This record gives sequence, structure tokens and C-alpha cells, in this order.
Amino acid sequence: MARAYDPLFITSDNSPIDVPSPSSSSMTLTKDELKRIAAYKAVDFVKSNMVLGLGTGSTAKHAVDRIGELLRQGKLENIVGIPTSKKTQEQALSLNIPLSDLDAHPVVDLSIDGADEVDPRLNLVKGRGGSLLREKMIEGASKKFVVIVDESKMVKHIDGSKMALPVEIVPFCWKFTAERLRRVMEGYGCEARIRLGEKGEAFVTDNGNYIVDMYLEKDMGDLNLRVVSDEILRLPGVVEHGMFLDMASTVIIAGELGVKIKNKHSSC
Ligand SMILES: O=C(CO)[C@H](O)[C@H](O)COP(=O)(O)O
Repeated sequence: MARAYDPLFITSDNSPIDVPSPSSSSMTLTKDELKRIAAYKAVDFVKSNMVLGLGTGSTAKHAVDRIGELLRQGKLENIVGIPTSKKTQEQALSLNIPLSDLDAHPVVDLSIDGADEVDPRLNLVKGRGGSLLREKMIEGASKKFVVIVDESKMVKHIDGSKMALPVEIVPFCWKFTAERLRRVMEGYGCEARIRLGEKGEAFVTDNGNYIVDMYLEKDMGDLNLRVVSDEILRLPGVVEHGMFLDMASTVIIAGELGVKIKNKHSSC
């Protein structure tokens, strides 16, 4: 049975947050409302004069909206945003958030972004939105990387169980690269499928590349993720993959009973 959302069921940092009113009378929140709660909580980390990595996806969108709102209200000043995708760039421009890039601002104070899977060590799978390369560049250049998710994203192992493991590859001879990727993960019953766009054509990333989604039959929980990561990245034709290992500083998880904050190297 669904339980009422309790905004006072807070977390490792003990700070209550503004909780949006549930859209239904049952007092339970939709997944999108949970995403918004996590996003708003993350924006509490934003201070004036920061360079911010702006994430991509339905959860990060709420954070970008909130940053725009606080700027408009004069509660934040002198923010510079670095968008992780063209879509986020458009959203940020529409909110009058000043934008820059890593060439001009190679050190990012704080990035806020969603994820597709999060494991107990705060390793992530990202890339369902196809923006994994820019996300990894910008979030990897960040002093602090705050990940925002609803509780459905939490997994025991980042084994592609919620979705496939995405790998960005160059379009040149993509079938050859997809087959080599499949072989890397062969022992795990891997099927490597090119991601398709809305009209059935190959999906093209903001960087002009393709994405291969690696569907695994078996749990790869016993695998050394670093080894898998290195093997994938060693293949010529591969640009980047969606495993974000040891990158998140903090994960904010909004669930039916409240918000949890997990920090890197903390056991709570
Ligand atoms: O990695 C991403 C985009 O490349 C997204 O952050 C990830 O897919 C989560 O998206 P959403 O917040 O819509 O669930």
C-alpha cells in the first residue's frame, strides 16, 4: 500500500526541504514530483558566483528550472552554467542563465545531474538521454558532483539491469565496433544494439556520434568495473561509455518516505 510522503523523514544532513504538494489527493507523490524534490534539494548546494555543470534529463531539468528561478528572484547572482547537452543549453538560455564552456572555465564548482542507475558505492550508469560524453567531461571537471534520482534508480550493482549500458562510438564502421563491444561482454550474454531515433534511424549524439546499448543477460556484479571500463575504452572507435565510476560526491535520493542523502565515503 502506498504511504503518505513525510517531508520530515530527512536524511543524513537533517535539513528539511520544501516539498511540493502532491498532485493527487492520496498524498503520494508521482515519480516526477520525487525527481523535483531531489533536484530542489541539490540546488540548495548552489551559491552565488559558482560555475555550474547543468545536467541533462527529466530530473536535471527541474534543477535547471530552479536555478533559473532563483536567479530571476535575485536569490542567486553571478552564476555561470555549463550545459551538458544542446537541450539543456536551450533550456538554460530560455531561463536567462549565463552560459560558458570548459575552455573558458576548466574548473567547475558544482555539477548537478540525474542518473539511470546508482550503486551503493555511488557508481553510476548514465546516458539514456544520450549526453554521456559531455556529462562525463563536465562532471569529471567538477569539484563537487551531486546526483539526483528517485529511489527507483538505486541498484545493487550497476549491471545495466534498469537499462542497457550505453557506449558512444564513432559512426565509421559502427557494426564492426558494436561487434567488438559485444565480444568484450560476451561472457555476460551481451547483445549490442545500435540506439535508434524516433524515425528508426540511428540516434545521433550532440557530438555527431552513435550510441550502442549493451544489454546484458547476466548480472555483472562480480566484475571489476574498472577492468571492464578500460577494456571498452581501449577499443578503437569507442568514444566513451556510460559508467561513471567514483565520480559522484553526493547522491540525493527522493523516495516515497522522504529524501536520503548519501555522500561519498559515508556509510549512511
Ligand atoms: O544520463 C542522462 C542523460 O544522458 C540522464 O541524467 C539520465 O538518463 C537520467 O535521466 P532522467 O532524469 O530523465 O531519468
